[in-house]
Amino acid sequence: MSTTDIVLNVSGVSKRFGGLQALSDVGIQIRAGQVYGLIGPNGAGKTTFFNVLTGLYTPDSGSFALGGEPYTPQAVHQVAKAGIARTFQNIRLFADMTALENVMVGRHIRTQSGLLGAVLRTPGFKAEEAAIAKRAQELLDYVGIGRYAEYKARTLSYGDQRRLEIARALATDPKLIALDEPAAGMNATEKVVLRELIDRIRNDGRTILLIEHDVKLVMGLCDRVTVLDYGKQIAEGTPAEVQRNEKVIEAYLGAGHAAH
Ligand SMILES: Nc1ncnc2c1ncn2[C@@H]1O[C@H](COP(=O)(O)OP(=O)(O)OP(=O)(O)O)[C@@H](O)[C@H]1O
Repeated sequence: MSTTDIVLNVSGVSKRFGGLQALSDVGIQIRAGQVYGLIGPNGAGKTTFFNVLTGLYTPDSGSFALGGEPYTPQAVHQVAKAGIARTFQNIRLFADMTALENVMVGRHIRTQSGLLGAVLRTPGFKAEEAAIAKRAQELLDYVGIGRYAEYKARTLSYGDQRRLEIARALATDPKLIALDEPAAGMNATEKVVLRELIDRIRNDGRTILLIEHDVKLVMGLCDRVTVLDYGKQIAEGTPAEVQRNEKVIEAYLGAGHAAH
């Protein structure tokens, strides 16, 4: 594989909060079409890494390239424009908008007419809106909640809200989709469906970064995994490699977790 296959290249990321070194010199490379997992015990720095990558925190050091171009994580909508779409650990939907409208919002960052077209309701704007609605419906169908298009987001089940977040992320046509604990709060059946969905998204050529507490899900799904512990990268490799890494076993057992 050549370097052009690398969708995300991050190196030397450090972030300190007061006296706490939340990230120390962390680097990852994600290749096109991979599901890349970021795991580690509570407080390991996973969310901080995500927040740095998506512009919510400014790193103390670090360099980033997205699709071979230098990338500086800044304001959230600029991050989306640059090509990273993320979901949140605590679901962030527009609760009183319909499922369809939520996905349409995601799509709007890729459209031309802009605010003035929307206010004037120009013919170009109307045609574009119809195209966006059609694409949004396709994405709802794709994640398996097409029948709820007209339901308000807050009326959907927890698992369906997570799928709606993924549809909204896909709507931006991202180079990289970053999923922040997508299985959190899901029951076993919902997790199976989620796993199938992430698999399908990868098979359709997308590239995914996944933070997840459910080690079984990560190990079953990811092509490569980085393990963080106290802000340090203690292992990187295939699931099979990291699973038998002594430092990883120690970090999980030491923190009272079972790496099952
Ligand atoms: N905004 C902040 N201010 C101060 N400390 C923070 C801040 N955000 C995170 N931290 C600290 O940085 C460390 C790493 O936290 P982080 O949330 O990144 O870990 P995590 O691996 O995502 O944990 P979890 O699995 O519990 O979500 C923790 O000790 C946390 O308390």
